[in-house]
Amino acid sequence: MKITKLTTYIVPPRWLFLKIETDEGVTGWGEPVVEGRALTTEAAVHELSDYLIGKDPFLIEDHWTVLYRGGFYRGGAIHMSALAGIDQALWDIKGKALGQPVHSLLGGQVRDRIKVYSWIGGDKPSELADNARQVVERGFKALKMNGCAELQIVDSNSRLDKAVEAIASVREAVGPDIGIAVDFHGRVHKPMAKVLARELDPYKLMFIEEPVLSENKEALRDIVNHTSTPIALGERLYSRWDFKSVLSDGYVDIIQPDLSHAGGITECRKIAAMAEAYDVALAPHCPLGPIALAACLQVDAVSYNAFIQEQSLGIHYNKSNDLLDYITNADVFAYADGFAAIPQGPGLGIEVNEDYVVERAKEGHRWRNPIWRHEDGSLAEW
Ligand SMILES: O=C(O)[C@@H](O)[C@H](O)[C@H](O)CO
Ligand SMILES: [Mg+2]
Repeated sequence: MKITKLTTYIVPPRWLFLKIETDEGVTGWGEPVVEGRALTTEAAVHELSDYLIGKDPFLIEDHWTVLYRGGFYRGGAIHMSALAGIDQALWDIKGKALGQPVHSLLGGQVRDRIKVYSWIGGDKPSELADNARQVVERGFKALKMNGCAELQIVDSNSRLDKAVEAIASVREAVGPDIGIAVDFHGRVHKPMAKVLARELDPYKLMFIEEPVLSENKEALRDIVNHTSTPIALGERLYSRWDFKSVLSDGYVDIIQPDLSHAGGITECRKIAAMAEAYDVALAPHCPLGPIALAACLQVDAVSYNAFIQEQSLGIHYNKSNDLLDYITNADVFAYADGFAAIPQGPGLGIEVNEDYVVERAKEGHRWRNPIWRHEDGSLAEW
């Protein structure tokens, strides 16, 4: 079998899909995207495709190695996301050609289902509490919320109190048994992160995510001295090499590699295995589309340390069910009792609705994240 063609589709709300075709009619799908940089990632995919045309799609490990090491310059969000989408599509092809789900080719599933969490939004504590209750009524056992609006590097007690109040109202609304994750989104700096983390201890959070930016990860040494809440990060780390000091430093309890950012299934499987050796849990990041989610579930299936999966069905980014519109077997993502089943179809286990993809690609998107400012006019991290 030979790879014949790579086609990309920029589709709403903010995604990029990739189709890889072969001379035997087997087609694979991947989702190589960086949120807000879809066009740049698309260009990188096409640059990498020069090597792939005419190659045997089954040699995934060798292609990954060539596309990673063979270009001399390597790593970072764009390159590793382009490579991630290609890798997902190659696994999809291999699974479909062999009539096996990807997790079967990776050694076989170690779990039947994986817990999922839903995002909640809201400006006021009462809105957040209402939204949290709704999510629990829909069967979710865990949720994630943003931790705080624009906190400046050193900020006021009243703004810190507001952040704590919002989280307190969600805990009160859902009771003690629902997992609450709080995403600081890297928008809190070390001087406030340690104070806020300590203040949040009584609410027994499932985890605090990106308490500081991954590039300031040495600050975690201080933060973990102020809290017993598990610390999660990793959505902005892109390879084994990016994760190795996070693991050896020992301050992080949960890693969140993104299957569409960190080199795909091949690389995230290895990152998960590295984490397992440090007794660190896996919670793949996925505020993306159906192909990325399907890829996550394949890795969750075979990674002993996976415990929860992010997913963007019906949350703030895609108000309608955009994610399900792109596939014809939407039931593959049906959640029951707060868990998603492991897909059992061949390849990634999803059937992409190609006509719909082509139609929506005519519209495309130019999604950009918002730009926020502090009250003094300086930029606030989103
Ligand atoms: O954990 C999350 O899902 C968020 O931090 C998103 O990754 C971020 O808003 C960029 O898409
Ligand atoms: Mg996050």
